[in-house]
Amino acid sequence: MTTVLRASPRRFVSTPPVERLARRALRYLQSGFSVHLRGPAGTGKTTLALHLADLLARPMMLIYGDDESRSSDLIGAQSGYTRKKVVDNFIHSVVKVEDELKHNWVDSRLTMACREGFTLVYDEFNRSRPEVNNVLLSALEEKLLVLPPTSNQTEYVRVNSNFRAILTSNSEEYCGVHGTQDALMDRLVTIIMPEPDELTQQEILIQKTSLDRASASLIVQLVSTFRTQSGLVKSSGLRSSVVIAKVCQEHNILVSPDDTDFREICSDVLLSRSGLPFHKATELLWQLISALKTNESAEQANENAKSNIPSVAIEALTDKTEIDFEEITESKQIESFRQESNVERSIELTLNEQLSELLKEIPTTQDESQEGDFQNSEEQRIYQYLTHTDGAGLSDLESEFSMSRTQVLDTIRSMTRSGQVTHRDRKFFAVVRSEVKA
Ligand SMILES: Nc1ncnc2c1ncn2[C@@H]1O[C@H](COP(=O)(O)OP(=O)(O)OP(=O)(O)O)[C@@H](O)[C@H]1O
Repeated sequence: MTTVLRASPRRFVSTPPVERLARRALRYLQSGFSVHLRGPAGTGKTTLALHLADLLARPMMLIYGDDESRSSDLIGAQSGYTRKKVVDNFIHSVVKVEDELKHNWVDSRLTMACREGFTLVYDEFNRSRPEVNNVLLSALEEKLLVLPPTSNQTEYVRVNSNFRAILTSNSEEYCGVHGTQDALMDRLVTIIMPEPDELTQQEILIQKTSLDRASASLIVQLVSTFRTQSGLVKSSGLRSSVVIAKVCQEHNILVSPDDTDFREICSDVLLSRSGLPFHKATELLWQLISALKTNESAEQANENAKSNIPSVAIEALTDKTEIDFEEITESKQIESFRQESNVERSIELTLNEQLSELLKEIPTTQDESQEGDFQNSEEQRIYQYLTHTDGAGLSDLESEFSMSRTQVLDTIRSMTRSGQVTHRDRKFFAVVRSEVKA
C-alpha cells in the first residue's frame, strides 16, 4: 500500500536567510517548476524540502534515493494476481467454466503523485542510479509519465498540474553518490544550500533543545571553529551542534569548557568527524576549548593579563584561526592564569560582534524621522518603549518583547534605516521628530 503523507515539519526555524531561501524556492514551485536543493550534508535541505511541501499544502509522497532502487520503486509494478472464475450451470446438464487470471498493477509513489497532483519529495535522489531516475524526465518536461506496457492499465499517465517535485542531493564528491544526467538537471531549478549562518544555527539549537542562547552560541562557535581549522568543509557543523546541545540539555550538563562531561561530549561528537589524524584533532579541540575558557573580548585583554600570559598564548586567544598544534604546552599554562571561567564574556563577545556588525551597517546620522511610518506593530511597540526609557540594549528588547535576537536585530535595523531609532554606546534610543529637526 502506498502511504500519503501530510508534511508538517516540527519547529521549523525561519530566520531571515532561511526565509529568503524558502521564498526563492517557493517562487519556482508556484510557477510550476520543480526544485532541486543541493549542498553539503546537514545544511537543512531535507528540512527545507519538507517545509516547502508544507507550504504547497498538498499531500506529499516521500522517496529516498538508494543504490538498490529500481524504476519500479518509483512508478510501481505488477503485484500478485486476481483470479476470476465463473461457473455457469444455468442448464443443469451443461456446465460452462470461465477462468481468468489477471496481473495486478500497484502504483508507486511517483505515479500516484503525478496522477493525483501531490508533492513529491525525493530525498538524496542521486543515491539512486541515474537510469532509475530517467522516468522523471518525461514527467517533468512532457508532463507524461510512461509506465511499462501491461494488459490492464494505460501506459501513459498525464501528470496532474498540481504535481511538483522537490529533490535534494549532496554534491558528487560524496561517497555513494552518482553523477546526475544533464537532461534531469536541465529540468530542475537547482538552489545551492549554504551552511546556515551562525545565528540560524543558534536559533535551531534553541528551538530544538530549549537551551539558553549563551550555551547555544558557545556550541555553535566551538563546532564551527573546529570544523574550519580541521579542514572539515564537506559537511555542515549543524548536526554536530544539535547532538551536543541535545545531550547536554537532556542530561543537565553544563555547557562550559570547565565541565568534564561537556568536553567529553564534544570529543565524542567532533573528533571522529574531523579530517585530521586523531591525535592532531584531539590537540586542536583541546586548544579550542582552552581558548574558550580564557577567551576575553579584545578590548578587555588588558595589559595586566598580557604581562602574565606568554605571547604565544595570547595569539591563541585572539586569533583562533592560526593555532599551531605544537603550541599546546604554552596553551596549557593559560589555564593556571585564569581561575574562573570566562565563558560568559566570550559569549558576550559573540553577541557584541553581532551588534557591531549591525552598527557598522547603520549610519550614525539619520534621515528625517519617519515617526508614525511603522512597518509593523513590533516597531511601534519598540518605539513607544524607547521613548519612555533611557535607551535600551538588544538584550533589554529581547526580554521586554519576548523576541528572538534575530527578530530584534531585524526590527532595529529597519527602524534605524527609517530614522526612528538611533544608537549610542551600544544602546538604542527613539528619535523624536523635533529632535531630528533640531
Ligand atoms: N530551518 C530549520 N529548522 C529546524 N531545524 C533545522 C533547520 N535546518 C536544519 N535543521 C536541523 O538540522 C539537522 C540537519 O538538517 P537536514 O537533515 O535537513 O540536513 P540535510 O542537508 O538534508 O542533510 P543530509 O544532506 O545529510 O541529508 C536536522 O537535525 C534538522 O532538524
